Amino acid sequence: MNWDDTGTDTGERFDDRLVDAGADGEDTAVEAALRPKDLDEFVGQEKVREQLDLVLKAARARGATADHVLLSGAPGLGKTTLSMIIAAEMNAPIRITSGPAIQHAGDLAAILSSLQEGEVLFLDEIHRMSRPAEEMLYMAMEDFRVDVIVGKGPGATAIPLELPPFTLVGATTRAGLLPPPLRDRFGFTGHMEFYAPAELERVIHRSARLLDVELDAEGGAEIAGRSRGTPRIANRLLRRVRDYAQVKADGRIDREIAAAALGVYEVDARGLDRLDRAVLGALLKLFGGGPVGLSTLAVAVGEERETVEEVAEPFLVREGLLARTPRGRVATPAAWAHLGLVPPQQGGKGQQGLFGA
Ligand SMILES: Nc1ncnc2c1ncn2[C@@H]1O[C@H](COP(=O)(O)OP(=O)(O)OP(=O)(O)O)[C@@H](O)[C@H]1O
Repeated sequence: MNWDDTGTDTGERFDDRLVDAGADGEDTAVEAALRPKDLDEFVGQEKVREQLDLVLKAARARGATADHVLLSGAPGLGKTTLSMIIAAEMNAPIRITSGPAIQHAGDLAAILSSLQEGEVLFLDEIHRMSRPAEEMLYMAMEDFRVDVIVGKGPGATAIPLELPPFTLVGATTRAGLLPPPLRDRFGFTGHMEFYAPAELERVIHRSARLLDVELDAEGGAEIAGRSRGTPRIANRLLRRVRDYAQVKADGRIDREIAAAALGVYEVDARGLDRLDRAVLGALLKLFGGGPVGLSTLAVAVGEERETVEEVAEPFLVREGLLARTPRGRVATPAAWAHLGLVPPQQGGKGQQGLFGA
């Protein structure tokens, strides 16, 4: 069971979300073309950029391999892009892999032993690596050496293998999940923040130029405001708006076209999509704004607990529309305003908002 804005069961699922910050197949192909190639082109993240610039310049001046770098932050904020920039700035090749792809220490040994001197190894979702691989990584990061275990049981022997110096760039959405011994082995940790609307506008205008799309300032602002602080979402919305502009108009994007296009895709002025609004709508209309338990809320929107908790809530909390309290989920005054409803304590109209529609 699913609900639309008016609390009606639509029977649809909420997959394939346009505002999902994770990559999909289409993203990865277009993203390659839209990726900034150096630190100057990389928009925003001033602090991380400035610090990283120093780390890389100093390493270059010493003729040394750059220190290991840990990048933390939500999906789609530019961790992969930054790792590629690190490699480019160090004039080094890059190898890209991810924690879930390395389940055995042997997988990691095979990658490490084939690295060239100075190569950048980008390990996405580093917090999802297996324990034995993680322990092998400690020694590799610190001493550029691994012990390869040959054989099994009492006859097993450890053969030390020297590695060329390399730079590990680890990326994680949850730096807090990394065991301290791993975290401590990074020489530099950069935390990526969500982007301000003005920064997203710069990302969008840059992408529009690369995609050869005519976009005016107001159109850019309209898309930026719905992009949830995330460049990946901004680029995806731009592409959908471009489709609309081509089919319904003359290809040019202004505020009106951007708003109409994103209306078609049900991404509202604040970047909420149908799932977000369904969660918020249920909380307001069925439970008077809460507090209500997560499980009850999930049943009300016909979704898994995890989907509500991990997919919808983080953005609603970040936007100040929903609060997680010990007594349950509670809507904020901004949530009532956003859905155009009146809180029940403010008079009779609220009851209409609560149980009507
Ligand atoms: N600072 C930036 N300036 C311009 N474009 C950016 C910036 N950061 C990210 N992008 C664009 O956003 C898209 C997603 O970036 P990227 O793949 O680096 O994110 P990510 O943090 O690695 O995501 P994930 O963790 O999901 O892999 C790319 O198309 C990239 O071009």
